[in-house]
Amino acid sequence: MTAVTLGPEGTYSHRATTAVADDDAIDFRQSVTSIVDAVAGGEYERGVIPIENSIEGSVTESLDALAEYDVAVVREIVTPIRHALLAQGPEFDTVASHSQALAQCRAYLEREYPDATLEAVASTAQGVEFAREDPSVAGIGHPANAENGTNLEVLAEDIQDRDSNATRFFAIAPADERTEGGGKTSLVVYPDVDYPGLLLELLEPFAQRDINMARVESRPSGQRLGDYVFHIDIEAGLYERRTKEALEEIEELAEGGWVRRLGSYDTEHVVE
Ligand SMILES: O=C(O)C(=O)C[C@]1(C(=O)O)C=C[C@@H](O)C=C1
Repeated sequence: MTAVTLGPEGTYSHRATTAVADDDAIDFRQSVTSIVDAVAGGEYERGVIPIENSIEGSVTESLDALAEYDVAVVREIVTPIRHALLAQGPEFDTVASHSQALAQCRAYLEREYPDATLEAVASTAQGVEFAREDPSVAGIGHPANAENGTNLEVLAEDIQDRDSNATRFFAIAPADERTEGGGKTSLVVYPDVDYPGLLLELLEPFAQRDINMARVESRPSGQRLGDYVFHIDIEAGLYERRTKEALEEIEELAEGGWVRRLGSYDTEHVVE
């Protein structure tokens, strides 16, 4: 199984990807959109992208790519995120990391390094690479990035603002691998209409069938201001009759727009 994820080597996405592919079959890209594009085009059998963090919320680039490209979600991987501060020594003036990681450590950075310049880069491991090249830069990432003979010190561990920091990733596959089996389902709904009570009507078909919703998130459609695409996760499989019936109703409500079934899948919790 060949897989592609956010690089370089050592990102949290890389760690999550080892749940679906062997380490020597994992390639790296610099952005979530290019990963989804590569999987949609059939270049890889799997891609792994971050979706949501327990402190910072949605990874909006991932949601937008799932609305734009036709891919299947085949697994959800949840992993704890424990950040370390890595640098060549304590004398640095810039902290470089993924914007999500900088945000997850906001209180720590304000308290310990109020004068440091914060630089958002493509991934945590990219920030760590900059720290490896430049003594004036510290990176925030997984502490294992300082192992194996690198010139980096772990200056502090567990610097995220909450102990329970965790990120959900989706394993995606080309659209023809979409399945109806699994305990959860992800949908993207674009109703292309706007009237009082629309969102309530879109959610009622689930409530009426006792289907628990795990998440609902709106993203701008990009068509006009105030026009939204809804990302909905439910705790039921597409194979279930109640899900099929609920989706028939939702499709009627969204007949001027579209409803995309990203697929049904199970969740895996990866420790570390
Ligand atoms: O930069 C990384 O290491 C990533 O894998 C990306 C990412 C994210 O986008 O949320 C993944 C997990 C952490 O929440 C921080 C960053």
